[in-house]
Amino acid sequence: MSARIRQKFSQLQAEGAKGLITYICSGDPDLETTAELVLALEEGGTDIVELGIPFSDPLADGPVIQRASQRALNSGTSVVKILHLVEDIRRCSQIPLVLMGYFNPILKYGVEAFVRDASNAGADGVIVPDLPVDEGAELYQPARRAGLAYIPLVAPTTYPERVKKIVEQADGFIYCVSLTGVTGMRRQLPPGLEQLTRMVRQYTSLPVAVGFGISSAEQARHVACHAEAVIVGSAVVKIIEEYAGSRVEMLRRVKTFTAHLKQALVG
Ligand SMILES: O=P(O)(O)OC[C@@H](O)[C@@H](O)c1c[nH]c2ccccc12
Repeated sequence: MSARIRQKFSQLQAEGAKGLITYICSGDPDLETTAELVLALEEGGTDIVELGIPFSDPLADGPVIQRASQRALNSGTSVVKILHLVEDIRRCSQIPLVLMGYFNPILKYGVEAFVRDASNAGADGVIVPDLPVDEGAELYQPARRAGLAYIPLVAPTTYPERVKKIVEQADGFIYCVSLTGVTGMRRQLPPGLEQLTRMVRQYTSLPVAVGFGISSAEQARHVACHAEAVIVGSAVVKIIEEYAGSRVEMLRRVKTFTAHLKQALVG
């Protein structure tokens, strides 16, 4: 699997810290800003960046990320341009980059071509929320051959037998979804997270990351008790939306917010 992801988790373990994974949508508001946002996230202490591939019908996403996808599509973002963006980021950063996208744009690009080009560009992994485990082979095998980590999702509603199958395809880490529903900030996370991560760990020794609904340092700290990493998306995207008029302020706010989250995950 991707060495950058593996090394990151070993480093976190050695430090006794939990990882922070942040999601942004590529091309929101434009690709040039996305490159700067990745660096701001890294400076703030993000351990892994999840780069979204915008799609017109993001069925697992709540309103905040839906709007981000729309802005990104409006600015002319495409898979080809995102892969160039990854290449550009690699000129100045070694932060692990995971591409998060729905299957349709990847299929259109061509699965084999996508994993090859993504890997050559310097991406480390891929997350595809609408590819069920039974069809996972279409992507996880080519991804593995290309050296890209295939990161699957496990939901609170996933049965143990299915979890077993899902983690067999996995590489890098397992994405545990904290709740049933779409992405977006929640005041409170449902109970049962501990049972979910414990169940997943029965079948795999890969690191577990938990995402969906996390927007505060308090929530991050709580979730991190049961996981190796915490994933935050909508709360970051919201800042990008709010400060769209001033790039400098946007970058500053994103960096400060990330640092605040990361602080809750160390020591
Ligand atoms: O936005 P949230 O609730 O913080 O959740 C993370 C999430 O944004 C990110 O991982 C993601 C964005 N779009 C997705 C679609 C499916 C699964 C995960 C995602």
